[in-house]
Amino acid sequence: EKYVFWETQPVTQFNEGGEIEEGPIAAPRAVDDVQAQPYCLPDSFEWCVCNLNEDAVVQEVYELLSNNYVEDDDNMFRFKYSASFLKWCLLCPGHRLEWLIGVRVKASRKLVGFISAIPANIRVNTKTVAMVEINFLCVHKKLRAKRLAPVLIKEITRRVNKCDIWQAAYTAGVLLPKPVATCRYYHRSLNPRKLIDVGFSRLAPRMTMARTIKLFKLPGTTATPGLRECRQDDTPQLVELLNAHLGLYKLAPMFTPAEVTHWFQNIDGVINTFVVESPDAPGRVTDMVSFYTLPSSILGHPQHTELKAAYLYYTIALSVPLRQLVSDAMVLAAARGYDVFNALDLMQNESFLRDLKFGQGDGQLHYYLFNWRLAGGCSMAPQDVGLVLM
Ligand SMILES: CCCCCCCCCCCCCC(=O)CSCCNC(=O)CCNC(=O)[C@H](O)C(C)(C)COP(=O)(O)OP(=O)(O)OC[C@H]1O[C@@H](n2cnc3c(N)ncnc32)[C@H](O)[C@@H]1OP(=O)(O)O
Ligand SMILES: CCOC(=O)c1cnc2ccc(OC)cc2c1SCCC#N
Repeated sequence: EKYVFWETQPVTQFNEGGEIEEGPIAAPRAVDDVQAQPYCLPDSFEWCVCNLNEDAVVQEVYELLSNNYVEDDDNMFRFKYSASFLKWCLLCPGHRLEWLIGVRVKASRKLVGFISAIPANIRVNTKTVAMVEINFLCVHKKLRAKRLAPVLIKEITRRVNKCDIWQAAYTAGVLLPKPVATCRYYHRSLNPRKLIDVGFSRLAPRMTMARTIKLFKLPGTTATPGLRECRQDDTPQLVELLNAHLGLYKLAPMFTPAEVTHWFQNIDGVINTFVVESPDAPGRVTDMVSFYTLPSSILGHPQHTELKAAYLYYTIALSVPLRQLVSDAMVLAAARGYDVFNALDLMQNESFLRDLKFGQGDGQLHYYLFNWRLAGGCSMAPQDVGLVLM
């Protein structure tokens, strides 16, 4: 029996025809109709709020995820979000601590489960909806296949509904009812020797290691005049540029100034944002490129333990080609010792992937909306997606 839990949820099911009307799937409910009691956990477990303002708690969430979060299909890597990254990502403008939900073992207090929600205004085609973005769903490896995930999902839904929010956006590598879009990962080697050592990449036929290193070598300096680190006082221009640019896509966030300041700052090893302030027009920001840092544990390798990966975030290319902006971001990442630069094939990323020597990954990233039906029940193409979740 497939999707026993997901068939009970207000999500588009695989077997349903294409409803014409775009919008909520479940009948509207009042906050007071949402059950006040938390969902029941099995006896030996209890709910907790993970207050990431407390470093000890950040450490517990960091350790749970570092040891139990997402691995690739070949178990070569496991995501290893840093403690600083988790604080940046989850203590964002409008965050609610009660949306940072943990499950602990009553006896030992050990953190064995987690799920998070952060607020976001998401436009779907012509409608902007107050939603949450769900992320970091994790159950300890020793507690898998006990149907804990549906309980975590129902509990975060209850707490979000209690705040009069009825929609969510989330991504996953696994297929669930029912993707609104499916993107692919692309990888650009910055340190080919390491990627070959760990077995992710292989020497191409008739290519030596020396020749391969030369092939992926990047310039030592960036090419775009006026490229500089983003500053907080760039926020007003960035809000305009971002919201205008994201209007090109069918699924995209609407950023407030506070959100732009937060999401497009510089915290080394977490988030890096660069803008182009053209020398001909001092003070005017014309372009932007950003990437976030998400290391991974390299599983079971004698010599390498960690992969330093950069992930392309949002870009705005108005005065220079997107390819040049992304190339400069990779130059900066390579200079800072990153092993690989990753990008999804959403927005206009398809335009530079080949030229900049990205290779297609074998992973897919499905985009989902909770309690929102697309017109005609159809999905959108990757280039229609303007939403990047961490
Ligand atoms: C209005 C507000 C709404 C808010 C909520 C919106 C919805 C948010 C939804 C969440 C979005 C998260 C986004 C996100 O965090 C980014 S995707 C990353 C998810 N996390 C991981 O993959 C970490 C490693 N894996 C685990 O920790 C466990 O395997 C998890 C916890 C994934 C499942 O634990 P388990 O011990 O392996 O399994 P059971 O407890 O026995 O449960 C089995 C049921 O869980 C369904 N399942 C499996 N993986 C799923 C996934 N990634 N999303 C949703 N559902 C998932 C599965 O289809 C089955 O249901 P079915 O019987 O119907 O098939
Ligand atoms: C070298 C290219 O692969 C990755 O960067 C990487 C790293 N860690 C992971 C951990 C879990 C994982 O589970 C799907 C995948 C990876 C991947 S490939 C997909 C992410 C991207 N880009």
